[in-house]
Amino acid sequence: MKGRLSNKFNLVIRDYELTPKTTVVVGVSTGVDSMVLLTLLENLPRSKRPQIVIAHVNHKLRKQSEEEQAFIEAYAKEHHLKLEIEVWPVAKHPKTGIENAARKVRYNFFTRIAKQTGARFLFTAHHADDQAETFLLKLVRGGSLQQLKGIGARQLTEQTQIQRPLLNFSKIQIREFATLNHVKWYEDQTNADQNLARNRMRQEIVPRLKQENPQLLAHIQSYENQLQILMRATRQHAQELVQQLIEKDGFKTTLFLKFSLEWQDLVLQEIATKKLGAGQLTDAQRYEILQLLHNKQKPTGNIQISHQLVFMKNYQQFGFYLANELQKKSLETPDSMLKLNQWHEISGYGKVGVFEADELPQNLLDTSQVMKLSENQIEEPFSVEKSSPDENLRLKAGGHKVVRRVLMDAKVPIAQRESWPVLVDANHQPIWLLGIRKSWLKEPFDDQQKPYFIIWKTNNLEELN
Ligand SMILES: Nc1ncnc2c1ncn2[C@@H]1O[C@H](COP(=O)(O)OP(=O)(O)OP(=O)(O)O)[C@@H](O)[C@H]1O
Repeated sequence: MKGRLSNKFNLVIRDYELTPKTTVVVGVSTGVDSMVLLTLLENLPRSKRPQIVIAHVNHKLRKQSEEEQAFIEAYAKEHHLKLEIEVWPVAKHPKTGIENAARKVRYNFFTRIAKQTGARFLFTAHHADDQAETFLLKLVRGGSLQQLKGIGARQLTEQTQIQRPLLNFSKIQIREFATLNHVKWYEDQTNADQNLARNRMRQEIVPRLKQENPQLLAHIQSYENQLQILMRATRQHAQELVQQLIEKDGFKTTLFLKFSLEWQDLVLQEIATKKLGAGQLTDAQRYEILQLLHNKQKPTGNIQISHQLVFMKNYQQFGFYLANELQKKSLETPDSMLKLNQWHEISGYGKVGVFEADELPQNLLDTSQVMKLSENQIEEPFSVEKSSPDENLRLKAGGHKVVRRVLMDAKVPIAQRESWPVLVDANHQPIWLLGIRKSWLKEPFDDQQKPYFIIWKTNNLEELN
């Protein structure tokens, strides 16, 4: 093979560790790019030359389609290569969005053939100019950074591994190689007919930018690579954080709120993408959801995402739910969860309430005991749990005392020691072994912050001292 492209290609392809036993599917449109890719693969040194399966789609989009099909049939025969053809009948063409539909047909077909033939790779002939056009088109169109990502040199799907070994070569290099080596091809007119914006980018804008800096393609490719790495790393970390949040069929609110605002945003996007598919959550919806999650005054709330999907915050959990899942969930509010400014009965023991300063109940009898806290010390919502006798209660100056001991010292009858109620906050931080012993909290009381009053009224005061 003449020209430098061949040597460089052999270097690129080295990483794939091809052997005569490897099967690869090559998407061949009969345009210059894919014919050059095919020629390069056919001319690899014998020990590295794979079994090639040509996959061609006759899109039936123009008259030339039939000629192209006939051309590739003749080529495959002459070169003793396996060929698979998919015809996309005109009757199945949609009225709009034909380009996207054609792409779907192509990749479904490629994937099917790769599976059927046991191929390790699927090769397409995207090149550096394709990359630059795609990147610039997306940049101009606007959208998320995720979408700005251009064409990956390597793309793993569930079924196959797509490789684009020409991505670092320019159209000029590819054409030069084709001319030098007498490669035959059909001029692709699809883009000229179908995609005006891409065409303008190809014929007017990219050439102008290349005049500004001849290194344009290399620079865009470099941005693209850097972006891909960054996005992959960010996504990996966001997925790890999501794993930490999973709890039954929802996600832990309190832990989520401990992440930095930036990670909260990315984690929310990750959760939404899993449930809804990429790009389904608008910026406004994301903002609204984050506000609800941050709003301590609203321990529960719903946000309609689409007509069948709802975002729900339910005390310590949140998630995206379908209407039928939601009905079930709304019945699940734990009994032990306290509603602010309301009494909560603990049968056989007494009642407890967490009150804000201007909601304090009138006529508090002498039997009530009060613990005053500031907002920085605790995290809503509060619940009442059964204490475990072996649990430690934090005391002043870093000390601890086991609950059993605290209850014994307070002369709590043995029958009640197994499950004396303890008030905990959203982080399961024990706050008060109710009426018996207050826990020493990590944060000091701060009178600049909003105060909370926990009021406990016992049923059996005489028995406790
Ligand atoms: N009709 C076809 N049959 C087989 N392979 C094709 C066909 N059209 C395109 N391909 C493959 O896809 C590559 C990219 O083609 P093209 O640039 O026309 O598509 P695109 O729409 O810009 O890209 P993509 O389909 O990846 O979004 C080609 O180099 C070729 O490998």
